[in-house]
Amino acid sequence: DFPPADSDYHNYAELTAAVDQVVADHPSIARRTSVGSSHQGRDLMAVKISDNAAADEDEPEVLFTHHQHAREHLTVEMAVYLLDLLTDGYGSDPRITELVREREIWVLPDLNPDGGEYDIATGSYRGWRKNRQPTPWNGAVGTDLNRNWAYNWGCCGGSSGNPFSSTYRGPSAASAPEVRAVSDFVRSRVVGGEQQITAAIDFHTYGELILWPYGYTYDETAPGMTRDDYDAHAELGRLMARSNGYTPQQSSDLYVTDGSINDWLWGDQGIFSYTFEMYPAGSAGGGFYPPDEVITRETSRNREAVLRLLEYADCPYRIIGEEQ
Ligand SMILES: NS(=O)(=O)N[C@@H](CCC(=O)O)C(=O)O
Ligand SMILES: [Ca+2]
Ligand SMILES: [Ca+2]
Ligand SMILES: [Zn+2]
Repeated sequence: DFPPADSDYHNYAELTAAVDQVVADHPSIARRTSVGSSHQGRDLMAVKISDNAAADEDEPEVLFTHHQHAREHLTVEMAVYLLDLLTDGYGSDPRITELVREREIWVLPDLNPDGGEYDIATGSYRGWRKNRQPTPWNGAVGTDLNRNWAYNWGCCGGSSGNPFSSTYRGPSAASAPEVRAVSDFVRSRVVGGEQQITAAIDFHTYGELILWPYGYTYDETAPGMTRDDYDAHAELGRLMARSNGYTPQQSSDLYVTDGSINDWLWGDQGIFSYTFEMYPAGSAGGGFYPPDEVITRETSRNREAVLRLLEYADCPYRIIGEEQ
């Protein structure tokens, strides 16, 4: 479990209980489903928030994913915050009520439960990043989930082929069961030939950044990314950054990555996608392990950014005045 000083962080059992409590408290607008299992068999939860949540209504869908990287525990708290914000706000906050009515919101609070539990298993942090899938023949453990997505996988020096590396891309694209499960879920949201999810945020720590694709190239435009696509991503990213004080930039401005969720969501599924690197900006704030005293401040810091993404989700191009 977490060190006693950080007991406000949710371990996997506590997260599961928190999810079940939200659903129990708000049965008409929140539903818990599963997108599959982790390598070690933990449930990969998906919480749907919308009016008439049991029905698939013709409303823009928005995806929030959390905890691809094991040591980035603040992102799980971000998911818990979002679940509370959207359910408690329904019926009390007019803006949130309208968004819950007019959108179908998917919160996947923990994409790497095995890695997260491993990181805290001894009661002190291990600095773990990857999942817990072994490479059988050499004893190495772990695939970096955010290098395993099936878009330009391993194309461009933005990941490692060394199973012992912290950015090991895995033996093949979507070889990690967690990536496979979430990819299959996203593909399942194609209804009548149209992807119902229009926008997404994948939460990480740390750096206080808002990143948009592509990560595999330094070029702003590339196959599948027109000038309008790029400008819409950038303008919406900048709009969100004005609300939380993060630095907005193309993913590759940080460093080149290949096989990232961002590139797959946009490149393969046409979903406007962002990575949020949460608090702190630099290692002075505790790096990957900020004290639990910052949880409330640093999760609520993203309230406005999330609401802005939800508002533009019916037509993200509106941010640049394009109808498309
Ligand atoms: N959260 S993190 O690992 O420090 N940074 C992310 C950045 C993601 C990206 O550039 O798309 C990563 O390297 O996967
Ligand atoms: Ca609905
Ligand atoms: Ca729908
Ligand atoms: Zn990360």
